[in-house]
Amino acid sequence: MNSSTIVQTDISSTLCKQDLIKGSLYSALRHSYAIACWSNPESKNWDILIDPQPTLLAENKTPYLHKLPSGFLIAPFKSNAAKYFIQNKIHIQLGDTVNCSAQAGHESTLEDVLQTSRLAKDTSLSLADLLPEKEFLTQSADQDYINGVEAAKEIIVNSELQKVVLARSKDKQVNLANLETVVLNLREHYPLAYIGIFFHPETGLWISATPELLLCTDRNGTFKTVALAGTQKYNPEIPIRDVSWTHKEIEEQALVCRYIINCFKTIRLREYVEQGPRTIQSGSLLHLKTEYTANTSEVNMQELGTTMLQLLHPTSAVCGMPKKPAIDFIERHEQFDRKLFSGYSGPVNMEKETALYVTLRCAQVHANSITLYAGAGITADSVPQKEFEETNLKMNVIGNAFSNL
Ligand SMILES: C=C(O[C@H]1C=CC=C(C(=O)O)[C@@H]1O)C(=O)O
Repeated sequence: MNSSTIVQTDISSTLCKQDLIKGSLYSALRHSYAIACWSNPESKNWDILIDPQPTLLAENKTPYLHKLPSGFLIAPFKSNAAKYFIQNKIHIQLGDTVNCSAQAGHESTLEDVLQTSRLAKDTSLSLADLLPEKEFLTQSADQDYINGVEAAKEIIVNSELQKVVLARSKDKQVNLANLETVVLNLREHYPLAYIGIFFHPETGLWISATPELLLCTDRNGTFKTVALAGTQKYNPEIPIRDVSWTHKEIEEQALVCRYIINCFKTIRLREYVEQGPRTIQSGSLLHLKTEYTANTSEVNMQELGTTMLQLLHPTSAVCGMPKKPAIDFIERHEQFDRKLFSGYSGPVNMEKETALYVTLRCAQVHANSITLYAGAGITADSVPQKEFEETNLKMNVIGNAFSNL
């Protein structure tokens, strides 16, 4: 980080993860600063970025990843909607040691975060006081979703549409008193997921425990994306290698693979490695996953991340195939705005690495409630009631994290 001042190194003896997560969120929300706090898959470490003046990126353009400074990107489902960038102005790393840095001019903001974190155990510091209440609107009936699945199946049988991901949302009353514990428990229960909690004055506060990587590029120039789809409940009595999948689920995931391969074809990228599909576990759910990797130096495509971001989002795992009729169906049949759900978010150019995840298994957090979101891939073979139950299982990831404290 250029022109940064290392303000404090190894302060873990005085402040623990819980206090720093709560203190950072409280301090950022109190001042309407943007904040992102995340933990990568298979990691116990957390990173926190705070930016008092986050950048609004151009609405109709795909973010140019290579030109962005280091920070955290938030994009909604709608490709032409505003995207937000939280620059690395304050950085707190919660690992075996706790290190903090602030860019010149932001030292007092970091001081406020640390001071607030020291007070975090004080129960009067309530995040709920800093968030708006959400009015409880009449919730859409379960039957509305089932009718939507029936409508999708009919169109799939009678048109070029092969698959559409139909989503629903649901409000749930929660107590925010221990939000930092919710976040840390998600880390424990979903070791392979990316866990993120982020706030921007324009988007509000969101939490996600997603199993789906949209794309990443590492410091060695390796590009990676995945095709993740197909869902079933994990049964601890069946070893993962013995899990079987129905024709519908195999086809649903294969459509995501085909979508990614078509993106590679569009840019004439032939030298990629495909691994899978294999079954992966994400807490109480199982999915089918295929991984695609390419070496950007060998294929001489240093900007592959940006190019693929433009082509991939929204993938067939959250939208459908072909893309245009799937988007049209979603716009006509979903009775709510997806906002950040099934958009993407994640660190950009942090120590020369970028990792954007699809914002799934997520909720918007309000003062006393959360709005949960989930979708399911509908094909000609879908059973409407089963798809509805699948959205419930997906919503339970975040919903139960708040209930099971
Ligand atoms: C759309 C969601 O999941 C996607 C990712 C994995 C499996 C999916 C499925 O089986 O439908 C979805 O494509 C969601 O979690 O809301």
